[in-house]
Amino acid sequence: MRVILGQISRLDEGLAAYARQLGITGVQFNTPDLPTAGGRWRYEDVAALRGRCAAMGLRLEVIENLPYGFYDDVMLGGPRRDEQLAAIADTIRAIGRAGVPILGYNFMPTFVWRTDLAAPSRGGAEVTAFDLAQVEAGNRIEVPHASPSEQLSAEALWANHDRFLAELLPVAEEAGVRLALHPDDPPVAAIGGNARIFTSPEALARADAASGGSPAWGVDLCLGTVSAMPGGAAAVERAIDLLGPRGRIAYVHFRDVRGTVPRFEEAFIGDGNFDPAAVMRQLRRVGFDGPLLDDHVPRMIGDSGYLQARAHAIGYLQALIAAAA
Ligand SMILES: O=C(O)C(=O)C[C@H](O)[C@H](O)CO
Repeated sequence: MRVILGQISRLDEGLAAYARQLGITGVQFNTPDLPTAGGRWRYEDVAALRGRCAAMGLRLEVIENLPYGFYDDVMLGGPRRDEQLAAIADTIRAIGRAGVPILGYNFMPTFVWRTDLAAPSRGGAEVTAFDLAQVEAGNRIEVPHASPSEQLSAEALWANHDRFLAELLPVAEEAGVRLALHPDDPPVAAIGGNARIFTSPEALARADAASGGSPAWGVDLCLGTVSAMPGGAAAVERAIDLLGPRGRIAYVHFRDVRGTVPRFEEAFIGDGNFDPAAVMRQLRRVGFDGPLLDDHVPRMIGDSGYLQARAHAIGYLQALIAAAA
């Protein structure tokens, strides 16, 4: 297991030096700023991104999230679905040819949702929070797209995800890319009448079954999202037990929350629902040996760029990995 620098969309020498000084050798980009002509990423652009990371001493280990406009009709079963599936296949081939091993994805038509971006946390730090009773007031996260006009049922979303896997897993297998599903955050049954389906450890196991055991599928195990599921720490333990022993965890978002749906708030590592040391030992026990990242961190005093909070989380995770060895 190794900690990588994550949730960046650009990398400059300063941030690369910060990562190297933290002893980090890998990075995860979330929706990298690449040309999107034709609803696809080109090999040349992905290869150039990987080359820029390598020139700064960092390995591009994960790209997480295609632009929403690349696959909205794939999620919704819209008229451009086939065209988008063909373009995503090209993008997966480009990612594989460029030597990037993992493409994270989510299947949330209404994306990540928060009702508060500055909830008070330990020592006056600020964290994001979700309260189902407040969703009518809108999403506080600036979502890179409009919510879908039509309301999608859970059955329809499952069927659309099955089609996504059926069409793209063979391409990913040939390209040497692993598609890694992020659970639905928040893990509630629906928001604004739109279903959310990857909301329990059993739902993630159902997606695994739908993958047919393909080596090109896995889970981006976001522990904070799973911890927000009913059961909290027990849901985290269950998800790792269901997915870990058969190697279905591709990488990990190692963060936590306080509380569970319908209302939770994000938290410093060690200040949330689960015991991070016990979870790291469980990941080791089930044989997970991949990258993990801190994902979301609180906003600490004077830390507008979150670098202090990320350094705290990264150091914490590195120590847990060493202790679990
Ligand atoms: O919601 C989370 O936990 C996330 O990590 C949000 C990220 O944007 C993730 O890529 C959603 O797929």
